[in-house]
Amino acid sequence: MKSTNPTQTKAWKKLEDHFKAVKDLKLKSEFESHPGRADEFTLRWEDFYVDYSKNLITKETRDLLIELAEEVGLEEAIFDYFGGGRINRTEGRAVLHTALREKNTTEVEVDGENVIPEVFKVKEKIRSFSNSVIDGSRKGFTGKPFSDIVNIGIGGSDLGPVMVTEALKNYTNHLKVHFVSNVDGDHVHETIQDLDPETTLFVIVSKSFSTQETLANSTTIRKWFTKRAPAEAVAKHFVAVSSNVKAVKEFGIEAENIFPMWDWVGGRFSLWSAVGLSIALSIGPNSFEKLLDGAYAMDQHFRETPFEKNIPVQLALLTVWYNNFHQAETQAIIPYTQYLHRFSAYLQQAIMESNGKGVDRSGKEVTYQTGNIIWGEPGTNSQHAFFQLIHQGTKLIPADFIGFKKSLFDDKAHHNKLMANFFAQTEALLAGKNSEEVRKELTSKGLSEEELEKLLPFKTFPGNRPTTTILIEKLTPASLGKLIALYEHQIFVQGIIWNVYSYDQWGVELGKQLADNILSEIEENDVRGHDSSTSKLLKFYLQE
Ligand SMILES: O=P(O)(O)OC[C@H]1O[C@](O)(CO)[C@@H](O)[C@@H]1O
Repeated sequence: MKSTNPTQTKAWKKLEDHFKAVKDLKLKSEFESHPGRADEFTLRWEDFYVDYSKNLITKETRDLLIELAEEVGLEEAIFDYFGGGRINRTEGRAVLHTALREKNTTEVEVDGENVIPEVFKVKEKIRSFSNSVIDGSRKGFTGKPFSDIVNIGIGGSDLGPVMVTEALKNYTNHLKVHFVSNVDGDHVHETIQDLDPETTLFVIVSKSFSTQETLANSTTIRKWFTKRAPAEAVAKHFVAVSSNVKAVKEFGIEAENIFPMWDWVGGRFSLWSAVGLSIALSIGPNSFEKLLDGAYAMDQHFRETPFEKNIPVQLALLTVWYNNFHQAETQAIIPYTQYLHRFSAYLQQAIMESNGKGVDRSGKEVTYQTGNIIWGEPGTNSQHAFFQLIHQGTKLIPADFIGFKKSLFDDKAHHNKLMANFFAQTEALLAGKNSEEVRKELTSKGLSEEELEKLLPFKTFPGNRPTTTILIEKLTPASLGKLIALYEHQIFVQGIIWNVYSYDQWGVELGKQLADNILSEIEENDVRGHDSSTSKLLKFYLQE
């Protein structure tokens, strides 16, 4: 994969000039003067309706952004990505979460070996294992079927499974799935205190099997379990998902209870692998497969669709436009369904751990902004929390609004209210409310001229705030798979344009190392060699 400083491309220079010309673009007048604007900037694909017309762009912006994508070699990069090229150069690995949702007739090679048969072998293991837990034929040490599952993992070994099991709660069976991630002992003790060891299955998920949090929580849980069950019962109640088979065996888990994963699947992109075991347990293997099929469909769309009609490409280009030309720092993700309440937390890891990089692919410090800050909460709750700032604050916050035509409980009255808010918010952010409109409104309420003038500046809305609407037919395993894959590919495109390695995460290492050192100092009550702030804080913590 070549290293191209995006700011040195011809397209970037053109975009800079273009930005000067359109930076004061007024969306409202663009809509008035171009009646076809909504059609021009809407993409229809399967059950997705993606309207990006409420963004601060013109056709020329789109053309130039596509030119940029072409100039940095996006097409060739996509080919490498799906083809198993070692695009994660700093770790010498391929990036093939897409192979996890491929059909078994395909061949995807890593080091000359087709990985698809192995992927399908593990899929079969996931299927038979989850079926046996769900139908009760697999039993705990006293012969009772399982009722509870505890997923022990952190980061990509937690966020994807939690987000999906929450999102697909309506598709779940009788098994109750719990998640323990934080090394905070209160998290693990709170979770296990009411569980019945006879009917609880523990799924330890750690690609490396060396993560402090996961090992500490697993050890605590195993201790809790063996106090209540004979040691040999561990084999029936603990399974692990990892690429470090040796460490898993040393922990005491039987070989047949280990679900492998591979170094070509990054943690934050791993929910499609056996890391998604708790998803398969919770919604059943058929629905898990549908999730993967949805992602597969999005993969094909991304690979085969010209950039102009390509949803992940277009949405990624918009983020570049805001991040690098409008200098927006953040992007809000607002799903209008409570089921997706962990979606932005999940995307925070996926996006920020991938593209929060300050060094380009040639090892040089970048001279432009890279990874944007992701945040958000479901609507309508967020409307009553932080929307004030999006509407009237001083910051430019491009926002993705994700909604569904149908609700799952089919309560039309509620859904209409929810969706009325969904549409109203993007309209309000676009149109704002000018002083004339406010004046009219206040006059009709009978306010005096003096009261009116005082209130006027506070009640006006500047509008012109960009949003993208992703309207999907219904929240199903398949549509969720498509949605997640959409953002995965958006991350990829951003990384190619920003010229960073999106698939490593060295930035998380330093804190881990220092925590290890500090832990020994705490345990030995011997604080040494820190800056004075850290020393004092540690001493204060250690004081009885
Ligand atoms: O699955 P593991 O190896 O325990 O890692 C958990 C998480 O830790 C990280 O390496 C970051 O600390 C993530 O990228 C990863 O998802």
